[in-house]
Amino acid sequence: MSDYGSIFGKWRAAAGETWPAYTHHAFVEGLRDGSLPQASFLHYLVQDYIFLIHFSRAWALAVTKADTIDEMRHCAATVNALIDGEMKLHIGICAEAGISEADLAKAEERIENLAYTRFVLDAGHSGDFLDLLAALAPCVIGYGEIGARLKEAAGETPYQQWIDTYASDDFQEVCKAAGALIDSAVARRLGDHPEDSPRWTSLCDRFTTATRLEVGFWQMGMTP
Ligand SMILES: Cc1ncc(C[n+]2csc(CCO)c2C)c(N)n1
Repeated sequence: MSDYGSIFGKWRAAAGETWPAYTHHAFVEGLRDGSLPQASFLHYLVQDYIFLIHFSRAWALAVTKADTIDEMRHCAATVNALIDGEMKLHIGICAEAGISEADLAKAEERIENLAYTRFVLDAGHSGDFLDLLAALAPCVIGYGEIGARLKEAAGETPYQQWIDTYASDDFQEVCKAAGALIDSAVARRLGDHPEDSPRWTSLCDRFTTATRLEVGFWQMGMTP
């Protein structure tokens, strides 16, 4: 069982080498030791601002796919946290670098960004709540793992504010709550032995594909 729930731990194991390719990507190591060029970081942040708009839409879609009030409450709160919390980090850091909110709004979306966000939205449109959660999980919990590791291992880096955001107690709680949501949503729909369900392989595949798309997103960040 991982810190972020039992189903997440199984999906992560099923992703094999794709998972560390995401959480230990060269972009992440550049954040950790400060060697990432600022141009790459700002380019990533501008793209991530667009990414978060589509992720807010995906969590809003999850509200409509939920089965219980508790599930709805979790997803609706995530929409709010994204729009009023995480996106402000991006707006704040970009403003310091002379990139205005108007600049963010008119930035051109890169195809790696388009592929990832529309894959997640399609998981929700063509599938059910579990399909959507499997596609969303690498994003939320992956950044939790990265933040927790970088907090311990970071050198002198200009990217400390980014690391602090994802290493914070508040964000770690968000990740644990997402893990608990996944565990209860899976148990409710697939019972106590979800690995025996005919749906298990396709849920693992959705998780692994979203993880591959996270790798692609870091790679995009390194080529402004
Ligand atoms: C490419 C990319 N992947 C993951 C995150 C992190 N993230 C995105 S939405 C969210 C909260 C709820 O889903 C979190 C933590 C990001 N910013 N950019």
